[in-house]
Amino acid sequence: MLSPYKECDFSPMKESLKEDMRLLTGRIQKSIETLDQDNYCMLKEIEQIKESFLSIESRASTFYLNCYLSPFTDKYTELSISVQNLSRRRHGALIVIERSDALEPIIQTGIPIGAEVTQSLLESLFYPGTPLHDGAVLIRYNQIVSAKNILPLSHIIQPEPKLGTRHRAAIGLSELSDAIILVVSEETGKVSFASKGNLYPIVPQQTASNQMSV
Ligand SMILES: Nc1ncnc2c1ncn2[C@@H]1O[C@H](COP(=O)(O)OP(=O)(O)OP(=O)(O)O)[C@@H](O)[C@H]1O
Repeated sequence: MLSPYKECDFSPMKESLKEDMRLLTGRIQKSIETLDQDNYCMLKEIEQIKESFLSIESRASTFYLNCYLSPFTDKYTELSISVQNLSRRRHGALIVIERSDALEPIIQTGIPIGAEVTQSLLESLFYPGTPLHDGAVLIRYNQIVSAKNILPLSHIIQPEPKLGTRHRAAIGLSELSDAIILVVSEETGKVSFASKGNLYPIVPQQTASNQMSV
């Protein structure tokens, strides 16, 4: 397998983020200057600044995730649409994408599946109450290898908010391997991914293609 870092050229995205951050800095500076004006209400401005931050975060996380995954699977689109749908329905999910490190020695293997990754199969596997919905789905290249896998939990104490076991399992596997683990929270619908012991939010953005994006 190729290294994802060789595949991705981060510089155009970084340039574009720098430009957006400069614009945002200018905007915040202007807001500070107008703050002392009588009768000036900043609420609208704060809302717009928050939206700009979210847009920057959203674009960056989509870019990184795509870079990390695309050398190892052609199914980024299927994965992204599935997690958005699971998120909207508040169906909890844990999806492991294997990269260079073999995962079977690290995880407790569940039920073999051996089918091509499709949006409908992924969403069905996490349908609440169905026999395979608990645990993690393992994806290798373009195949769903297995479901109901048990991942090692992270024992590192995370700063608040306290994380439940689904999120700790995602972080735990990412501490021991180079896998990328997508998590959909059943409680909040929030989507995140774990990589190298960190959990990163994926901020949804309404796009025409309905793809996962920051
Ligand atoms: N070690 C593990 N390996 C794989 N899946 C796990 C593991 N631990 C928990 N899970 C999954 O997470 C579910 C429980 O999630 P829990 O509510 O404890 O965590 P959470 O991080 O708060 O997630 P959510 O935000 O979805 O509620 C279990 O039913 C199971 O499907």
